[in-house]
Amino acid sequence: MDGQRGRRVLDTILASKRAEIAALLVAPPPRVIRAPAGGVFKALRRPEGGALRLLAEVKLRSPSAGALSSVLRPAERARRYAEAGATMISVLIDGPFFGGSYDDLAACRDALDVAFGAARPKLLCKEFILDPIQLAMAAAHGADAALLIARITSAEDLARLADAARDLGIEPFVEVTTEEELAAAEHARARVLGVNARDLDTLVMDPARAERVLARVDPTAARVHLSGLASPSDVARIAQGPADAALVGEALMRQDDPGPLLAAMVTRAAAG
Ligand SMILES: O=P(O)(O)OC[C@@H](O)[C@@H](O)c1c[nH]c2ccccc12
Repeated sequence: MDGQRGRRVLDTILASKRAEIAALLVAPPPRVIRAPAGGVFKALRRPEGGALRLLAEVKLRSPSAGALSSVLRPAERARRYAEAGATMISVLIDGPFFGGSYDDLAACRDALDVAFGAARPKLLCKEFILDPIQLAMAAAHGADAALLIARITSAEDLARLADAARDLGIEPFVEVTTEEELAAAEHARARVLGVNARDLDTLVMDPARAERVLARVDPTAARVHLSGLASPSDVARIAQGPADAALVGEALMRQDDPGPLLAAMVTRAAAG
């Protein structure tokens, strides 16, 4: 995918997000509140000598992949991810570009509460967050953590949004691609850090850059590899490095039943 197109996609997403935020700010607040669970950092930390943790993503489509499987409703897919051993489930919220919604997040949370109770995987709200109102929406709809993308905010706004998340009991999960963004994440006192192997501006995959940046993350943080993992052997390769966890989206979303592929990935995450 060429860089020009990626830049246009990100700019278009952010413009649509600003319009959504304006609407959220004047809409009545959500009536049901689902309390966050806490324990996100611990769920993502890899035990000494133990298995890489796996995060599985609910994403109906993406600008880079196009349409993905919609055979399973998000809540049923989240249940299968949990059964196959995901320690966290990421739910895309953005509608126009990724086919998601806050209602999808709430449906996943309610289904996981019923099926697994306190042993349920944690939930990550995956959205392009620019304003605290989106964090309030994430909390109301059942998120335990919220993605904060360093690329799309100033370092000061990132720190403010991270504080706002913590005030709501939500763990800020800060996504970076470069050393500069890593410095901003550190300034925001993030202890859960995702390094995206796909550059959001260019949509180009750069696993070598991701490996380099991940190696520079404070080893006492929860270090998460994001994007581009297609097979159990890709997971085994990440498990050999310093990452605590890895997130898999598209590969699972290409499966009408993601259970067998995720289970195979979980097996290789342990073997390293
Ligand atoms: O589908 P992949 O290549 O497995 O990647 C998942 C995830 O990392 C990706 O969906 C993602 C990472 N950061 C984001 C920010 C917004 C939307 C999506 C993303």
